[in-house]
Amino acid sequence: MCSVKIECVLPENCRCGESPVWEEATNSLLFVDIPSKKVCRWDSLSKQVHRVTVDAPVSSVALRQLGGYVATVGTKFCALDWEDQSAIVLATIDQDKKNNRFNDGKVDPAGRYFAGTMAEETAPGVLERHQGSLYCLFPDHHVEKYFDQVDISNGLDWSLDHKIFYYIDSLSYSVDAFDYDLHTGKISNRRSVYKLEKDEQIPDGMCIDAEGKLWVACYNGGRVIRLDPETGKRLQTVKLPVDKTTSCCFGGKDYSEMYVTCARDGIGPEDLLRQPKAGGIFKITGLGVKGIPPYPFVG
Ligand SMILES: O=C(O)[C@H](O)[C@@H](O)[C@H](O)[C@H](O)CO
Ligand SMILES: [Zn+2]
Repeated sequence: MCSVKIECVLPENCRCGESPVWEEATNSLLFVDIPSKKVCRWDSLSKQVHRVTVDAPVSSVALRQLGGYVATVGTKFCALDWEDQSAIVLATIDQDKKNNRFNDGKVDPAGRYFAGTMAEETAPGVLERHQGSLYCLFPDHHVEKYFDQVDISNGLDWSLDHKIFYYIDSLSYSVDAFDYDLHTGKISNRRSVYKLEKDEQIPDGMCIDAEGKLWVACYNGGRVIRLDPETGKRLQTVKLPVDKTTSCCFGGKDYSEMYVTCARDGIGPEDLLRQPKAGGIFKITGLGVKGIPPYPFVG
């Protein structure tokens, strides 16, 4: 048995931390704070954080093969230049839905950037239903819409053989799978692979490990859970000292550590005394399983 250790490595007080991504080249963790409109990069060696502020809520960030990053900012797919702190718009979506913004996003194994939208919340979990869609930004910068009627677009990752796309619409309390065609980026045959139990609360961000099992951050559940998508069984629960765990990724040496983001917004003053590290970045070690490197956007 390995002993699991949980540590807050950065007391960032994120209002809504999300989209953790490990950048091996700089030994850094990238993440966003959505309502603060910030993309952050924490250097795990120097422990320094660099923050770039953009002009709208930023909901996901990903590596870019050309250098710099790509991010979903408001209703735009953008390219981020870290040195001059500029954001260039690559594509705009949901132009008919003024109250929408992007939410979680991730790059597929062929270098396409998948990201979904949602209506802006008036409070955590409170929003106009069915306003979101799932989109994909292709390397040539054209965008395709895959489906609509989404409440809170989240999750997302791909199976190790690239034949399955895993996805979460948070308010469905389900982790879903689609058949995936890596050559075209097309998805089909949606089904549920896991339904959350009541105390697991709301499924949010997700990542796959090197054994093909899924890790899901449970918003309000204060935990990450490890699922076997083939049997539909939960294999492990790791509880954190904060309730609003939002997303997770593997990083560190050989991707042997897990990083977890969380939110501070929506926690009352009394609860904050119980979870003073809410909004921090957490590192979990001793899981005994590794992750895989993130895919860069190739456009
Ligand atoms: O980051 C997200 O996925 C949403 O933007 C957040 O607002 C929360 O996770 C949501 O409130 C959970 O219900
Ligand atoms: Zn999320």
